[in-house]
Amino acid sequence: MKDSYLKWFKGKVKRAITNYGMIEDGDKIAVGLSGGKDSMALLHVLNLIRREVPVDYRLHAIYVNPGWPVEIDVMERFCQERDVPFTNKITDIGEVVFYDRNEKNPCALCANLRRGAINNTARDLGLNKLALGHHLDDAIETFFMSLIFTGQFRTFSPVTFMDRSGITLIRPMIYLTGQTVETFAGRENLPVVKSLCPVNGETKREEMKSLVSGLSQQYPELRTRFLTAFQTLDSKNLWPPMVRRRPMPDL
Ligand SMILES: Nc1ncnc2c1ncn2[C@@H]1O[C@H](COP(=O)(O)OP(=O)(O)OP(=O)(O)O)[C@@H](O)[C@H]1O
Repeated sequence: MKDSYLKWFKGKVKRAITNYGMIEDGDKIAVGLSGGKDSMALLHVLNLIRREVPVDYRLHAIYVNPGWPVEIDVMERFCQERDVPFTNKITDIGEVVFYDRNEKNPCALCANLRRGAINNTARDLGLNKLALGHHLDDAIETFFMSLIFTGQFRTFSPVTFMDRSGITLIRPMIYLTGQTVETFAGRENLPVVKSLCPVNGETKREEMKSLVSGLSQQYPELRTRFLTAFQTLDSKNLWPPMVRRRPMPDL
């Protein structure tokens, strides 16, 4: 029973990797490890798959340490047990976000600084790809955030090449829901490190999480429908660009 879930889960990750050409022979992949269930599950599954596919790739876990206390030893041991090198990148992001700038909306700045730090660290380590633990729920929540707060139809892509760092960002768990990742982490007994972020659980993203979970109680196929929509989006089904921005003088 355990094995069939594991096989199913690995199958979804392999399919996303194949469908979007995420991993190639010789890739050196940084895995963004936050200590949370999603990134722990990601590192675990990428390590298991590594032994089963004819593609030769290496993994290197990176934790961007915002400067607050965290159970580093748990993450370190987790990587050691899998023979995956681990880098604890200590930064002053926490101080910059919460004290220097005293941001009202600290999450966006924190995410930006973290992104920069992880990219630079990966590049300095000679790695060419960066895997993040985003899943389907994250993509749907991002879609709603963009729609509700900025009036755009957009979400992140399974694969993105970043010009500045020359690193390709990949999201191998994109076909899986948050619930299935959580179940996987539980079944595989993966340790989880508590986040000590001061705004944990009080963000706009949390609002979007409740929105998606409320909607999917009413419409149980919502997440699958979103996945289909992301994969088959046709701009012809939306409004065409305006022919003229200003009315003609006689209109
Ligand atoms: N401090 C960090 N250091 C390295 N990678 C990180 C860090 N924070 C987040 N990430 C990466 O970015 C992904 C998305 O980050 P987010 O903050 O949305 O976390 P999350 O969805 O709660 O995931 P997790 O359960 O892994 O914490 C994570 O899955 C992880 O791969």
